[in-house]
Amino acid sequence: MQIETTPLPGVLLLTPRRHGDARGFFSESWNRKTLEEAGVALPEFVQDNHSMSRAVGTLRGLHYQSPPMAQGKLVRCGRGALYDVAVDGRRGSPTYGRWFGAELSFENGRQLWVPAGFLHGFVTREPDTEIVYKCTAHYSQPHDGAVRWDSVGIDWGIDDPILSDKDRDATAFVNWDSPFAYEGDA
Ligand SMILES: Cc1cn([C@H]2C[C@H](O)[C@@H](COP(=O)(O)OP(=O)(O)O[C@H]3O[C@@H](C)C(=O)[C@@H](O)[C@H]3O)O2)c(=O)[nH]c1=O
Repeated sequence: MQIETTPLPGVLLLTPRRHGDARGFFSESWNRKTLEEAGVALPEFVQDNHSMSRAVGTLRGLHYQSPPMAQGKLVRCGRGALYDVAVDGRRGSPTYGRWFGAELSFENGRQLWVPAGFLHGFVTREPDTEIVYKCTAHYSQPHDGAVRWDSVGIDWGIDDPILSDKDRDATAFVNWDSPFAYEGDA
């Protein structure tokens, strides 16, 4: 397992080892013990999510759930390729409003750890792209929120993405009343 820090303290890039052979590969996509031995203690996961987006340029985000249902997410790409983004949404954080993005693909097997208090979104780079992610809190529709994808200055590499109605109508970051307070980095 390769573990890389990012310019946003708390956000991590993880690359599990792949054991290749004539059949293909085998990989432990999540192993609590391996991570703990490497000094990374993530919260407990209670829900796994899986979505597929047909068209290249489909953008989902920027999403969050408010406390007490805030979610940390461990994100990977099951098929295809996507650009995954975390935005620090914690009021008072030294990196409030800053974002970090990484290309996650089936090919590179990389994972992004997006802690609670960060907005999350992604855009697909290939058709029929699948995203798979583990969450630290259950889905709660009343706590679900969205911030406009184009209001944070993220370089998505695309100008006219395919959006849900909810994401098209989302609040701009500058008008967003963040429910998250900075309590130090994880
Ligand atoms: C997120 C979620 C949605 N749903 C339902 C609600 C709705 O009917 C349908 C589609 O929901 P959405 O449009 O919110 O799906 P989507 O736009 O894919 O939302 C996801 O986007 C990424 C970026 C995230 O970070 C996730 O946490 C989540 O917010 O699925 C669940 O039943 N459970 C869930 O955990």
